Amino acid sequence: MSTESTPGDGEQSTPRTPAAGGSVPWRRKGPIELRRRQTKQGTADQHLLDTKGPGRFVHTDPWRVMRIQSEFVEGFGALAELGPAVSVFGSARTRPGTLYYESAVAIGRLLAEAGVAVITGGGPGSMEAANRGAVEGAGTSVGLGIELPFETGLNSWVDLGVNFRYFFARKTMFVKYAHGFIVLPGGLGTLDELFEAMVLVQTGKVTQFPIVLLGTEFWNPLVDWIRATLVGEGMISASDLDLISVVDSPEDAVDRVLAGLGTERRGGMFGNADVDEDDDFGMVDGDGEPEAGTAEGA
Ligand SMILES: C/C(=C\CNc1ncnc2c1ncn2[C@@H]1O[C@H](COP(=O)(O)O)[C@@H](O)[C@H]1O)CO
Repeated sequence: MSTESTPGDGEQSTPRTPAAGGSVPWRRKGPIELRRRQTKQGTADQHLLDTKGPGRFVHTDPWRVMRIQSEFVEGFGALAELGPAVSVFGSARTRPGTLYYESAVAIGRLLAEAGVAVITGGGPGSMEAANRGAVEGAGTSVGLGIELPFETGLNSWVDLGVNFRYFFARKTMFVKYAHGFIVLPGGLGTLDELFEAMVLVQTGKVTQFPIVLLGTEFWNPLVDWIRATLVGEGMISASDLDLISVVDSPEDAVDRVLAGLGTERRGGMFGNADVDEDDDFGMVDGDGEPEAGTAEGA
């Protein structure tokens, strides 16, 4: 994968000086701005995963563990008091005015109105749309950003943002702090997040975790393939298909995810007026310890 980006790609903009030329490889990382050959240093994930051989481990990987650890500590610290939340996934490429983008806005707003925080990947497209809906619904809008070679930064509708270098640390947060997933149409990133959640539920690492897909036309061919091939060839059980439901409207998506949590969209357990300060939302035992089998206790 290329580590290059060019000004004008929709990246963070920077003035083009005559000396910089028209279109040169370009990156910005905090106060540091890099051009041409300097951009080729790659991301932290690349350094960890892309380098083979023993030299890397002996000299630098032990130190990288400290950085990875700090991502978990900072993520846990930032999100610990979030309350009920749903993670919303979907394509980074959808545009305002399209069905999927506007559906994500509606989902974000409905969740916010139900008193449920919205967690996204903090990027553009359907992530931005869900964050936007959460803000419009006067709710909590969370973005878990990821350092990418083609960095886009957190979208402007994120109110609580955490930036990660490592995908695996970030993915832990999506599950640990959400009570369910809503998945809009998307590409590889969205499929990765969907299948990770399905495996965690299938293997009992998380319980009571509704996964709702929006868009029957988009998702049904995949569900049909899963039924025909994965169930058909005995790779999964027929009951594993019960892990997901597919709907067509934002209202149904939110109703379904909240129903899976034992609540309702309006006036339910998570509605602002009805929040019971002592309610642990099924996440801890009476002794305050994480319940076995929940994301907390996994
Ligand atoms: C591709 C573009 C920007 C990428 N920026 C992203 N920022 C944050 N999170 C991202 C980004 N790209 C993918 N993700 C994660 O994967 C899911 C979407 O990926 P998909 O392949 O588009 O389905 C999303 O839920 C994120 O968690 C500029 O166009």
